[in-house]
Amino acid sequence: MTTRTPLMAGNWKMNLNHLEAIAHVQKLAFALADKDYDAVEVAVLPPFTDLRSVQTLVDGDKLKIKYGAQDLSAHESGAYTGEISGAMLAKLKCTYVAVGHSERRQYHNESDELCNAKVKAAYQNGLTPILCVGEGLDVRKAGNQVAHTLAQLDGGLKDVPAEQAESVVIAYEPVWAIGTGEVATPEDAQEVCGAIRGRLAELYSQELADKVRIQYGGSVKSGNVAAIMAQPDVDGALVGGAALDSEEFVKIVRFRDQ
Ligand SMILES: O=C[C@H](O)COP(=O)(O)O
Repeated sequence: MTTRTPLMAGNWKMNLNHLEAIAHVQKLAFALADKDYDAVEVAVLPPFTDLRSVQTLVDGDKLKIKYGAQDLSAHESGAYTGEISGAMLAKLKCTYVAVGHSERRQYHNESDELCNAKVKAAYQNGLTPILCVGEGLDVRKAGNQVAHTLAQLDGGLKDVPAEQAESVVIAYEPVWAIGTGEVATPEDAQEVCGAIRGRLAELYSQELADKVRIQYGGSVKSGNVAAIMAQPDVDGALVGGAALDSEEFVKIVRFRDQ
């Protein structure tokens, strides 16, 4: 039987400047103990401008918190004003990078093709992509959440070889549950996360599918995390709003105590 270490990742979105980031990570580091890191992998995804400060703190204090970025360019370098390359993130020793978050898809028109190029750019630079997928309310109301989400998965992983895909993290985030207080039921989360694992088995192998961590995201809080994590195909959470409160995020990391 495969045991997957849960991954609790805080996506700060466009919140916390670099000074606030240092204070926030220090609070997390102070609260979290070795037993927490033994049970759960903990990561933060700050804004780009915070990453150097977070790196300095994590390196200097030898913290076990992992960190990464919220996006990367599909390009390696060049005349792409405003973009940040995977190589730049790797130089900052990022572990993770989110790809295709619904806010990127919605506000920046990111397509599955672009997400696919970004997944490849992440691997090209030794970063682990957290590929975000999930349906909007209209799709959910029509009952097409599984087909919609699996199409995003297929698109994001197109031509990604198994040696790379075995380390990918998939974040299932129903768009209607993001920042709305509307959390999907644990059964809703399991339905789609289970289908994602099934598709990974079809695309690659059951062995690979059993290794991949699938997170749920969308209004996760300390009060609902335990029930979601009890689902067999949910291996962590991508946490937005609740990750900005260090005490709340620590409670989410300690979901087994809730
Ligand atoms: O990346 C995180 C998700 O968008 C969830 O955000 P939320 O926890 O504020 O609903």
